[in-house]
Amino acid sequence: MIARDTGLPGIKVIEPSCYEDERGFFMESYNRERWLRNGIPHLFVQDNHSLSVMPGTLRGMHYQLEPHAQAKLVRVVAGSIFDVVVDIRRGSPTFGRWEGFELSAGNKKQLLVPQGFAHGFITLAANTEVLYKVDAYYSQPHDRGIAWNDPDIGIVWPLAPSVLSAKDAKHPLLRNAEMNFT
Ligand SMILES: Cc1cn([C@H]2C[C@H](O)[C@@H](COP(=O)(O)OP(=O)(O)O[C@H]3O[C@H](C)C(=O)[C@H](O)[C@H]3O)O2)c(=O)[nH]c1=O
Repeated sequence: MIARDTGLPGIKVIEPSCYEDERGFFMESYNRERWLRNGIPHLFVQDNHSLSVMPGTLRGMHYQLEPHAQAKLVRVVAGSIFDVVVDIRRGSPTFGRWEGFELSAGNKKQLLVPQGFAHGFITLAANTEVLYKVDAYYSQPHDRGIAWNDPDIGIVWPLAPSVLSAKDAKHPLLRNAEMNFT
């Protein structure tokens, strides 16, 4: 298992050890002790699973307000995504900065998204399934989002979204968003 830091402090890319043989492969997709040793001490309390049928499905950019902010450990088990994080901690030197990563069933990469980041993705293949662990329970009253196409953030998506929920089509710009992260 390899865990690498990225250009955004706190964001990590994890590559689990994968054991291939003539049958296929086996990997430990999560091991608390090993992930803890690699800087991921989070106590995850909920597993999420989404299927996006169409390529170009964009889900994001989401976060939950304190005290229900979530760290996320994201991976793809079918298809492929361009996964994006935005630092939304007003006190952060990288406030408003974004970074994107390709996660796929093929590369088996995982992304750790700490609390204080907005998270979203666009699918690069049909029937893409995303699994992710979160360290705080879903709280609809604390669920928030920022616009996927906020010009002040300037996310460069690899393709235009073909599918977007009504909710994701009307999130505010970062400068108008409600946030309470320090
Ligand atoms: C997130 C969530 C949603 N729901 C219910 C609420 C809605 O009735 C339905 C769909 O929710 P939503 O449209 O918010 O799902 P996504 O657009 O995939 O949202 C996710 O997309 C991006 C990529 C994220 O990082 C977030 O974890 C999450 O917000 O599932 C639940 O019951 N529990 C949950 O934890």
